Amino acid sequence: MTADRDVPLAQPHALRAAVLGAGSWGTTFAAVMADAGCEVTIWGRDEKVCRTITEEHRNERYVPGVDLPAGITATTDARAAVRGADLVVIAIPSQSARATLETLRDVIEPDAVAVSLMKGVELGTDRRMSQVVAESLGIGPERIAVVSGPNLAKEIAHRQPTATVVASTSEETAQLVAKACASSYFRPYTNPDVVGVELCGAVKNVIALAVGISQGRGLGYNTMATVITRGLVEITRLGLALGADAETFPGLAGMGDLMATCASPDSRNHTLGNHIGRGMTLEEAIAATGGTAEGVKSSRSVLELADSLGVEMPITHAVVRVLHEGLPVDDLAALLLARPHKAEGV
Ligand SMILES: NC(=O)C1=CN([C@@H]2O[C@H](COP(=O)(O)OP(=O)(O)OC[C@H]3O[C@@H](n4cnc5c(N)ncnc54)[C@H](O)[C@@H]3O)[C@@H](O)[C@H]2O)C=CC1
Ligand SMILES: O=C(CO)COP(=O)(O)O
Repeated sequence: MTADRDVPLAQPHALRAAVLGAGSWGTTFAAVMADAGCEVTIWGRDEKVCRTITEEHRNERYVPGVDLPAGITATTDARAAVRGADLVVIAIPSQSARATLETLRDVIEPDAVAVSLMKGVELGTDRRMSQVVAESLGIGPERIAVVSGPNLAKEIAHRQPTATVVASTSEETAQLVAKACASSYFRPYTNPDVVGVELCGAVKNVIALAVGISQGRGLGYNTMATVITRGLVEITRLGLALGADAETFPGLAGMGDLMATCASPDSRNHTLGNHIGRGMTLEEAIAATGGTAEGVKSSRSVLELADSLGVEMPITHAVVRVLHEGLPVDDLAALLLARPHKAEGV
């Protein structure tokens, strides 16, 4: 039995955390950890963003209208942020993780834990983010945790309640990270199934693109429910082929995140899909959406991973064809529905 486990609310801890990424989720998760009692330093690339986080406790560019906890500081010096940190939290776009982390390999503390907040699969290697973290920082899986769940940054920045999953092969590491982010509005559950939790986070973005495209085309709730439900089936199929635990998929990181991302107009993946459905080109849709819509690139790496394992992922395939191979959006539904008859199920 390895489904999401309950974690008691933590007492404040004086853990030191470095958060890599001053974007919407990095800044918001930094606030979550500060509210849970951690000392938090954010690394960002933009001098002005870092200065306003430290001096004005605001990040108007990525989390507008939110007062951040006063103790959070930010720096453009990633090595200084990581030195001495108990937790190194990574919240940058998946495709830039390897290059960024390789430069920090020699400064991460020998017993520090790395925490991936990223929801993507690396192009070219088809690696999950915890694998990229292990390879680029040169650390073992027992020092890595993944945080994934129905966690739209904008809602959490306003301290709206939600839950999440902290996955690690080490229960001790999962508990440490869970305690470092537990608060009255943010409820972590632990789960040893790193593969399943990570795949759920990456592939739900691709499914949200499909839902967005359908909605942009004017299709309704039956279509949305069909894409979400069959999307979960294909996520599960890929996960099981990679050795994930079947119980992860109906949990918070699976169905939970799929629902949040596919339903919310704040989701960048959903929004970008919607723009495509309304007739924008991919370049126009990326520009109109802003922020990181991981599913655009990860759709290709997820499909490659599935193909290498002989796993069928028709929705992911259709998204790749529309975004990257010029398939007209009007042909998407037909591509999905004109498949040969099969029984329902995984
Ligand atoms: N925003 C959200 O609600 C959530 C996001 N995530 C995941 O967190 C990760 C980060 O997403 P967001 O913070 O939302 O993105 P964002 O677009 O808001 O911010 C991205 C940050 O990464 C930096 N960045 C961009 N390119 C970079 C590069 N080449 N090298 C180093 N840094 C770079 C940017 O300067 C910015 O600080 C993604 O994997 C996303 O899927 C996960 C859960 C919730
Ligand atoms: O992962 C998320 C919610 O859990 C955020 O989704 P988007 O990246 O599509 O905004």
